Amino acid sequence: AVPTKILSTQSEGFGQPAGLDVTNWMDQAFTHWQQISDLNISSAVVGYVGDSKTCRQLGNQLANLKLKRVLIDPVMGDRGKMYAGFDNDYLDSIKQLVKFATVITPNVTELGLLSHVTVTEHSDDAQLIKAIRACKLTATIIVTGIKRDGAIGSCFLSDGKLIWISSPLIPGHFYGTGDLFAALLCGYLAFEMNFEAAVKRAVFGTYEAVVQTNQLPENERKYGLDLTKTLYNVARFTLGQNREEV
Ligand SMILES: Nc1ncnc2c1ncn2[C@@H]1O[C@H](COP(=O)(O)OP(=O)(O)O)[C@@H](O)[C@H]1O
Ligand SMILES: Cc1ncc(COP(=O)(O)O)c(C=O)c1O
Repeated sequence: AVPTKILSTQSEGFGQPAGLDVTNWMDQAFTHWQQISDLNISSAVVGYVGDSKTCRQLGNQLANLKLKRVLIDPVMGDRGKMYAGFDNDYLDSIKQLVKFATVITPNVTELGLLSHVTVTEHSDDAQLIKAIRACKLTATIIVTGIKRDGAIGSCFLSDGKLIWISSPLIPGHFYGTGDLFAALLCGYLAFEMNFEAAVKRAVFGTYEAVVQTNQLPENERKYGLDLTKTLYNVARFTLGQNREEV
């Protein structure tokens, strides 16, 4: 795990978090790992980065590592707005960073920022395809939080068609769903599963966490998702894949 910044809380719902810069430590950690001859890293998941300098630093390190899979969640905003503290300079840095990705997982707000095409969670296929293409990226783009017919899900382009994988929509806003979805997707892809199957599992695992979290009082949601059931099912899947070791 590479913390890119230590924050006292997440950035929504608690005012301004206290932050600790760890950029010096980051370079030292990457250098150390490269000295360990039997440490072979094949995948990376990048989430909230926080500032432009760290984006550039991560980009340089990802270029050095030459990984098989780099999933970047271009965390910049939600519900039509950039998160507090981010600006156009940060958007430019994220645009540079996502060039190192093999997969990116923007929500619709982030897809709009990356593509300069206006999209909403209710956009139709044609509009989403236009925005995905306008990003001009080699990475597979999977757009999260697309709502249709009482369901919510993620979509991606396959052979020129938009595939949408969904679950029931639980009313209300839940924090950390994008992070969980990205982590699950990268984990399942690391099992060499085909993309659509990995997305299905990631959508379902996120849904399970939202269902669990929805049982808590609403003012506790900002503390994050209840991952208990999702992690239980991830562990069962992993044990099943390594049957001889059970
Ligand atoms: N209210 C919800 N009910 C069910 N699933 C949800 C809900 N909110 C998010 N999800 C799932 O989590 C995924 C990522 O959520 P999203 O809100 O788009 O991410 P972000 O947190 O990055 O904005 C969605 O594509 C969906 O599968
Ligand atoms: C520190 C941090 N990480 C990640 C996120 C992204 O969260 P989500 O998974 O809801 O997109 C946020 C958003 O507020 C955040 O503050």
